[in-house]
Amino acid sequence: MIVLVGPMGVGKSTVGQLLADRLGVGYRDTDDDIVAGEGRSIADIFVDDGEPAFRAIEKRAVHTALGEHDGVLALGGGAVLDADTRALLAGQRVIYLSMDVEEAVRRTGLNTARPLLAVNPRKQWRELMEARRHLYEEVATAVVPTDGRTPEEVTEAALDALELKEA
Ligand SMILES: Nc1ncnc2c1ncn2[C@@H]1O[C@H](COP(=O)(O)OP(=O)(O)OP(=O)(O)O)[C@@H](O)[C@H]1O
Ligand SMILES: O=C(O)C1=C[C@@H](O)[C@@H](O)[C@H](O)C1
Ligand SMILES: [Mg+2]
Repeated sequence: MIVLVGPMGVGKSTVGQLLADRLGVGYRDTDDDIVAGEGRSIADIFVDDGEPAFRAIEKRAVHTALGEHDGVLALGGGAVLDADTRALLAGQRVIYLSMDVEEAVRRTGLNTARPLLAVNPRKQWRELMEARRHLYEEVATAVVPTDGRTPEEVTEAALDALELKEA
């Protein structure tokens, strides 16, 4: 299993799919699992039940996916906030896809499907990155910066970091 962590919009889905294709394995995303399992959007879960309830659902989704899947698995951007979820990642190959704040604002813009960025995205991003960077680094076995790189270049860098590339 290769697990991808990193903030919203950093390219976990895009790179995860490319990486899975390159390795000839399947791609899975716990955000998608949660939406399928709950039958409602992540934004709806946040609004209706609140973030703590979402994190509890997410923890179960990560546990299930780690047990069922063997391929590339992308986690939600905030999954690392939960100590139990972090503990589930011990012993896994975990790639942290990183980006700086300006790149984050460019990538995500004002996307209302991302409930944590609904107001003042640049300030939200700064705070989010400051609060989470050390948690991403804590669970990661490799850090792959994505700034100024295409998804294909990020995928190559991830394969290099995993030493999964021949030659
Ligand atoms: N290396 C890159 N350079 C520029 N744009 C990128 C790159 N990787 C992804 N993108 C674009 O950024 C946006 C977010 O990418 P993607 O959905 O893969 O991120 P994500 O980490 O899966 O986000 P989420 O947390 O919402 O699941 C998409 O529009 C995608 O095309
Ligand atoms: O960064 C976050 O806290 C989130 C990221 C998304 O992947 C979703 O899991 C949800 O929108 C929360
Ligand atoms: Mg995604």
